[in-house]
Amino acid sequence: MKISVIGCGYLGAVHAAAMARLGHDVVGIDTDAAKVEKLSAGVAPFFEPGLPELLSEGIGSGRLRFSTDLADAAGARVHFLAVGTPQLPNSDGADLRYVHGAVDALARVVAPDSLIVGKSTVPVGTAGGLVDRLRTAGSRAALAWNPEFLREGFAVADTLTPDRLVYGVADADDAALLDEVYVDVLATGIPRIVTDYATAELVKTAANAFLATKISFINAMAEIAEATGADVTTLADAIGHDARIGRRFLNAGIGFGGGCLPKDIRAFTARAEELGRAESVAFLRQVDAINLRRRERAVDLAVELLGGSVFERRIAVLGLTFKPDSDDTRDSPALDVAARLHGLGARVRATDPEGIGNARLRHPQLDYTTSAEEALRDAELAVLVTEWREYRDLDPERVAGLMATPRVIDARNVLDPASWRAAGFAYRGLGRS
Ligand SMILES: NC(=O)c1ccc[n+]([C@@H]2O[C@H](COP(=O)([O-])OP(=O)(O)OC[C@H]3O[C@@H](n4cnc5c(N)ncnc54)[C@H](O)[C@@H]3O)[C@@H](O)[C@H]2O)c1
Ligand SMILES: O=c1ccn([C@@H]2O[C@H](COP(=O)(O)OP(=O)(O)O[C@H]3O[C@H](CO)[C@@H](O)[C@H](O)[C@H]3O)[C@@H](O)[C@H]2O)c(=O)[nH]1
Repeated sequence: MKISVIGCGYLGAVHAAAMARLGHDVVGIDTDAAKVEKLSAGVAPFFEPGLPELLSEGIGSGRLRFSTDLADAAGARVHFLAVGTPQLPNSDGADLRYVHGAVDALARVVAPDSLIVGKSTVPVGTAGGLVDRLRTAGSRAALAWNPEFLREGFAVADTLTPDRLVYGVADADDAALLDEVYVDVLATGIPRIVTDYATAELVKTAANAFLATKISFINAMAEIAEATGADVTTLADAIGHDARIGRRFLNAGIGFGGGCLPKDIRAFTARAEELGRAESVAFLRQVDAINLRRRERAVDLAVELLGGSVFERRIAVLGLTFKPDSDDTRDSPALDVAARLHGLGARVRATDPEGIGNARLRHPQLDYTTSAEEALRDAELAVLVTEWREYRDLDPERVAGLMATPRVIDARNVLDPASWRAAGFAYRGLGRS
């Protein structure tokens, strides 16, 4: 089937390449010419394991191409909408300007019997408004909402073998067309939920709100653990054995960041306010506040470990991205901690396997090095803020040999406190004694 994907960022580029793997004839459209140039050459514009191979395969087979010209999407039967929905600059709400811009432009080029399929994360009620927008612009194209649940770092596998597919449709024929698009994905036996627009939009918002709440719940327990000498990782293991709770997403640390969870819970709060239901999701304000407090806690621990001030002290920051296996530094707790320490006058040297380029764009004032060894050399404190495999696997004896003073803050609770202490370290985790 001929498919277009409008917006080739983290979501759209993977989706386009995955659609080509599924045998479709795909054109990816993005307004960013530099991104399109890279994608056309089979080069991933961001770090995502497995994406370069999928791009090369699609381009090599002739089933995948990219363009800046929306007219190239005109012949497609299905148009996936994957543009960004960032937080508005001065409020919690979602900025829908890219969605509106793309839909207005699509209305001018798409065939009347085509289907526009929203994948972007939008406030509940958006899809209904977009249908009105299409009709006002004179387009008879149909609209469906098919939210995306992929995780960065696992985006390729999550797209090709998702946990479930959700279709928000106004007509059963549109669900049937989506079944054709996803025929090989559905063949694996995954659940498919067909519903209305509002439910489909809300499924996505609710899923991210739940995940964020789970993380902030365990981080709230970390705060109580810190006040009592309890250990939050043992607590998470113990409650996680209850299958009704589950151990996943109970890792306490400096909390969640990235281009999704933080802005999505804020947009949900803003939308609930518009709907006169602010109280229903008032807890999400607490979820956000707990999350942001954990970054402060990491900075406070640094001050404490360095005897009352970080001013002019040499600190190695290990990690800059919001999570491992991604180069994404959008709302990254790791980068935020590095910038706060720098702001307090510390001599921060920060490192990350993939995130330095993006971090430098956001915080050019920091001192970056590509080598963990360089970051650690002569440091008086190491702060592990993103749990990349190479930092989890660091040998404490060796690190002690590099540093001026062996002190470590394990802000993701991934190191073994006993072995680091045995190597002479003053070790502090978050919510861990
Ligand atoms: N990143 C993820 O892991 C993920 C997962 C699930 C859902 N989402 C949602 O998907 C959406 C996209 O997220 P992202 O992280 O890929 O964002 P992104 O900012 O990386 O990508 C958006 C892309 O859209 C392009 N764009 C904007 N307007 C355009 C237009 N009119 N025509 C063509 N291209 C246009 C931009 O140039 C950019 O490349 C968001 O709503 C996000 O919440 C993201
Ligand atoms: O126990 C945990 C798990 C995660 N995190 C942090 O939470 C953030 C988000 O992690 P994750 O959800 O794995 O990353 P994303 O790629 O942002 O994916 C989320 O956001 C996407 C965009 O909406 C959704 O599609 C995914 O389903 C949803 O998991 C990261 O900063 C993690 O470090 C924790 O602090 N503790």
